[in-house]
Amino acid sequence: MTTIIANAGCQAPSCKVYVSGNLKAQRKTQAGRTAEKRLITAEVTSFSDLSADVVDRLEGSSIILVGMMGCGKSAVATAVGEAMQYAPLDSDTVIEQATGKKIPEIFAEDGEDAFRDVESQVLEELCSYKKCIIATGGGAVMKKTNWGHLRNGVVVWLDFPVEVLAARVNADGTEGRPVLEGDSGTAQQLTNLLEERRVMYEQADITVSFKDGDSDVAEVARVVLDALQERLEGDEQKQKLSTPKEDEDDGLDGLDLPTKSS
Ligand SMILES: Nc1ncnc2c1ncn2[C@@H]1O[C@H](COP(=O)(O)OP(=O)(O)OP(=O)(O)O)[C@@H](O)[C@H]1O
Ligand SMILES: O=C(O)C1=C[C@@H](O)[C@@H](O)[C@H](O)C1
Repeated sequence: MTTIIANAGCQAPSCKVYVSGNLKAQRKTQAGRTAEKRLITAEVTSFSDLSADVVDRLEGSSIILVGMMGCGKSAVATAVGEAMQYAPLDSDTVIEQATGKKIPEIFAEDGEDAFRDVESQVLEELCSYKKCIIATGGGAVMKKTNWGHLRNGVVVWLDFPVEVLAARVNADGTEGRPVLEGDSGTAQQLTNLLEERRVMYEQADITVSFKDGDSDVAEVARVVLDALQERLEGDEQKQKLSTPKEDEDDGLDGLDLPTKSS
């Protein structure tokens, strides 16, 4: 499993360093401005090259984003979808459209099991499409049957620290999040949920882990594309190594070898 630790601007070798992070530190001298322009151009070019490369390697397969609420699945699906010309889809939104109810209403009126059933039906449908990037609900990984659908695409886990998730969820408001209940506070509830779910998120094909919330959506999108490229390239190399070439000379022709017994 590929784990990419992303931390924009971090100089440690285990961290990916992004041009945007370095730019902030540049002095605004004339030379600095010229360098900044060049770097920005290079970033734009390489980002579109990166997206095009990932599109080629995926050969139409969809990307499925999994992770806790607030990790940015919907936002990142939109950003990566735009870069790759893949259709961004959000299973929570489709559930609301299909049922004509908001998620908290479904939980309150029909119960969580009913919500999970509809979620499975929606995932089955969405994951059957090609060239999509699908933001799944935070709990979608918990049903084994859902994995049969998720595995139609490349599954990417957006892994953020609980403090970052809690800050985002609290900023958006917790009213629309029926799985967060009780008085223990958002961070504690998310910690408990993540403890139950981690083992399932770890089933993803690719994990991108962030140490903090400093990376904006564009940076996260870039890390996702980087991770996809690395993984797909690695898989292609493995495939090449394990596939014997037809008519390959094994160097044994002409040798007087004993015949194999059957
Ligand atoms: N990298 C980021 N930096 C700052 N804010 C972000 C980032 N990613 C997402 N957000 C914000 O965090 C909130 C949650 O994001 P989003 O809805 O994309 O998450 P999600 O994983 O789809 O959540 P859910 O599963 O609950 O739908 C939104 O307000 C979004 O704008
Ligand atoms: O983490 C969860 O279980 C949920 C997350 C949301 O995306 C919604 O799917 C719903 O609120 C449940």
